[in-house]
Amino acid sequence: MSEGPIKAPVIAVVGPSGVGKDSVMAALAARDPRLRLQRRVITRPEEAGGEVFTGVTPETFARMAAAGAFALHWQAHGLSYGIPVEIYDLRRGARAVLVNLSRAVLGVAQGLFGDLIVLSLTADSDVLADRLAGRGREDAGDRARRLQRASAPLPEGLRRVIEVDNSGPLATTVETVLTRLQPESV
Ligand SMILES: Nc1ncnc2c1ncn2[C@@H]1O[C@H](COP(=O)(O)OP(=O)(O)O)[C@@H](O)[C@H]1O
Ligand SMILES: O=P(O)(O)OC[C@H]1O[C@H](OP(=O)(O)OP(=O)(O)O)[C@H](O)[C@@H]1O
Repeated sequence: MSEGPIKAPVIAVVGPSGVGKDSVMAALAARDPRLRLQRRVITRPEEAGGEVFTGVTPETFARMAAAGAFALHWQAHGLSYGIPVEIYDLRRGARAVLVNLSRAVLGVAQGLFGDLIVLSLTADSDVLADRLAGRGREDAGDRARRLQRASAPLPEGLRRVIEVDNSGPLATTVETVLTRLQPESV
């Protein structure tokens, strides 16, 4: 079997709050271990649950950013999010590296990573509201603010975008994504 490419593509998983980004990423990695997950650093308590992430204080986050610990970082929902520079190591030998990004940083990410595939997940608006409530991580006010961002557009100029509806079962989404990645040679 051949070794993976030196720099596997980065798959940026994006979409509105509650659409299923973290669930789809975890299910894809479980289907194919060469689809690696990049853990994020977030100024959120780790007890909040959901995705596996590194929770830090705003002070620690600022120190890490100043020390060059992040390939990319941004703010949203009153939180700071960072993608550790370890993502460059993870790309070696992987089939692809999956990472949950803000739609707002995709242009920067494409410039930074070069080989970027955007996996844009969608779901019907009533499904989004139900899933956010079901996840139970945010209070009602925070959920309403997240739903207001649901229709944020993707930036112009993205070279490779795969849009997949995750309104149905997770297993269906995973199969669709894997099929759609094949013509992309991933
Ligand atoms: N295809 C799906 N079918 C049913 N429930 C789902 C599906 N995808 C995600 N969920 C559930 O919806 C909620 C939000 O999913 P999550 O992965 O946290 O979304 P996001 O990371 O996009 O905010 C979670 O409770 C998750 O278990
Ligand atoms: O600019 P947007 O595309 O709207 O994205 C804003 C933020 O929302 C998501 O965060 P997070 O995973 O913490 O929230 P979510 O699980 O509710 O989507 C995403 O990873 C971004 O950090």
